Amino acid sequence: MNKTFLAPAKINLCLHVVGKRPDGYHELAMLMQRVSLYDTVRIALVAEGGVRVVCKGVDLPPGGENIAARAARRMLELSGADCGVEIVIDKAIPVAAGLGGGSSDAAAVLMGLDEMLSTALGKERLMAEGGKLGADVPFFIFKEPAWATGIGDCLETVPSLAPFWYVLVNPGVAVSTAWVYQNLGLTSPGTVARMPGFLETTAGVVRLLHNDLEGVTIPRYPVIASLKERLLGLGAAGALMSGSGPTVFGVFEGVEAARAACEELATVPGWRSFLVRAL
Ligand SMILES: C[C@](O)(CO)[C@H](O)COP(=O)(O)OP(=O)(O)OC[C@H]1O[C@@H](n2ccc(N)nc2=O)[C@H](O)[C@@H]1O
Ligand SMILES: Nc1ncnc2c1ncn2[C@@H]1O[C@H](COP(=O)(O)OP(=O)(O)OP(=O)(O)O)[C@@H](O)[C@H]1O
Repeated sequence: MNKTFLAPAKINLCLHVVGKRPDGYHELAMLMQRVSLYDTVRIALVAEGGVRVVCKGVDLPPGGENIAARAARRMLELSGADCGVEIVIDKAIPVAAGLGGGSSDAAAVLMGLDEMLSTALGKERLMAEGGKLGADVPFFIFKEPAWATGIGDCLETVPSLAPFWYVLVNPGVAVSTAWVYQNLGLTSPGTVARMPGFLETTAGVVRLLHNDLEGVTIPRYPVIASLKERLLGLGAAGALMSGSGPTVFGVFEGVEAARAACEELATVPGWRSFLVRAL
């Protein structure tokens, strides 16, 4: 049996660091949204035991295990199934980009194998299993725009978030999330941000745009500040770095201006741009 699943990217419309736990993880308050840029994850159940993953379209740095393989191994364990799993991932989401690509692949494998192996674990349990693989994974199983607290794994639905167009621009450098958090000096206890209201209008969302991690990533990669400037110059109502970076998104009300900006930024050597819609 084999099936294909789409694994979308995410952006963080705001990311406030509100504390640090004894284990080194940071407590956050974030607004997260999935967007229409997808990895394609093909999963096959095969007779030969074990898990094999092939990633097409990108060279993942050697040494680390693919997070999708860890997800599959866990599902085999939980199901007790007497088979193996082969996964082929077509990467469209830039890697180590602040777009949650690996986490989304892992979530797709958890949900996909839950269906294919008939484990019927349910959303809550799958989110809990996802949280053991990475802080962003539960969000991709939650599948709705979310107000995320805890380490990013306590999720509440955000009502009435307008479906904007976004232009994502990636400057072609890879940023390590662990490095960013390690270099975040928490000088004072963060203020506990609350779920924002007024999300139906562009102005409301633009007012919200804020990412505490920019303070670490931008000084190391100043190109991110240029990306923001370029997006604003091309008509974005607001622009922000997503997650730990370096990808920047611009918020657009109309698709025409967004498409024009996306095409213009794609001409810059080394940059990749994507016109996406909020999911
Ligand atoms: C930047 C974001 O993408 C925003 O959505 C997430 O906070 C990162 O989520 P993620 O990549 O799934 O994170 P994990 O794979 O669990 O952890 C990567 C590294 O980031 C750090 N980390 C992650 C999440 C968090 N709330 N605090 C942290 O300090 C951890 O030290 C870890 O070494
Ligand atoms: N399936 C995968 N796709 C992408 N990266 C993977 C995958 N499996 C393991 N990795 C490793 O995970 C690291 C982070 O990749 P990813 O693309 O998920 O980062 P990110 O978008 O910055 O994530 P986040 O926004 O959650 O911090 C990469 O350096 C890569 O080596």
